[in-house]
Amino acid sequence: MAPKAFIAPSILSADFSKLGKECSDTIERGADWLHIDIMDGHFVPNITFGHPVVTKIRPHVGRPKEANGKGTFDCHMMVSEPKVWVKEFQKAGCDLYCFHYEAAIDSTAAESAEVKSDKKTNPKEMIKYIHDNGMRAGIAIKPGTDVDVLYDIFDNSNKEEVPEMALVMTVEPGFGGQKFMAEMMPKVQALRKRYPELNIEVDGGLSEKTIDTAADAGANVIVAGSAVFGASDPSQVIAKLREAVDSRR
Ligand SMILES: O=C(CO)[C@@H](O)[C@H](O)COP(=O)(O)O
Repeated sequence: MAPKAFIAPSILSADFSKLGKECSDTIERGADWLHIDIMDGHFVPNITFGHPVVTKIRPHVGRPKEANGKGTFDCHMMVSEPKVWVKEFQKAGCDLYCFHYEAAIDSTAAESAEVKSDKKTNPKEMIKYIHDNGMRAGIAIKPGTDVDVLYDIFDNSNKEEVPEMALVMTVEPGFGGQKFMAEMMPKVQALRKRYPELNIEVDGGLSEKTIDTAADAGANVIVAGSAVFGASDPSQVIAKLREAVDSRR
């Protein structure tokens, strides 16, 4: 059976002037996780915030009691050097560190005394490094990246190098409020067929209008920014997103 729904509102669409309260309210309104978009202005043409802000919002949301539990901080690292930030995000309270495949294969991580990274990283090394630092790992692919690059990563028999989640971007990363790309659904279908129990996240343009398409394809981790934070009744939107996924199990 496909895994249950996890609804992860993207705080990119929250009111940043009262971010702590926005986070705690969203969990109280029924969200499972918070999706925290980290953008460096290099991997994507936008900047959000870094680990100091995550540190500040962590006390507003209780730590999850189990893996994937309520209050999970799902940090989506839209950054060119994902390895550099692993330790800082773990200290800040991140539970699930999701990096981009495209960044891990290109990255020339800056040498730093703390990270002692090689100049180049790669997805398997990144995943192990995230696990070694006490977090679960996710791997994200942009719309232009073929899904089959992930097979080698998820088929690996060395569990330390296998991530706990795949994120299929359904918009070009960088901004909230974009149109859902239904043409990404074959990627989700292919992943669900091959990995029935995998947490498969979709991100970008998810709403009450597009959730059926994503749920039919097999997505179970649903990121929604503007649809939740722009709603007059966010609880109702969260409940509808959940129902769409769980009714297909
Ligand atoms: O990662 C991103 C954008 O790069 C997303 O998490 C967006 O923040 C989703 O926003 P909506 O499309 O749901 O408004």
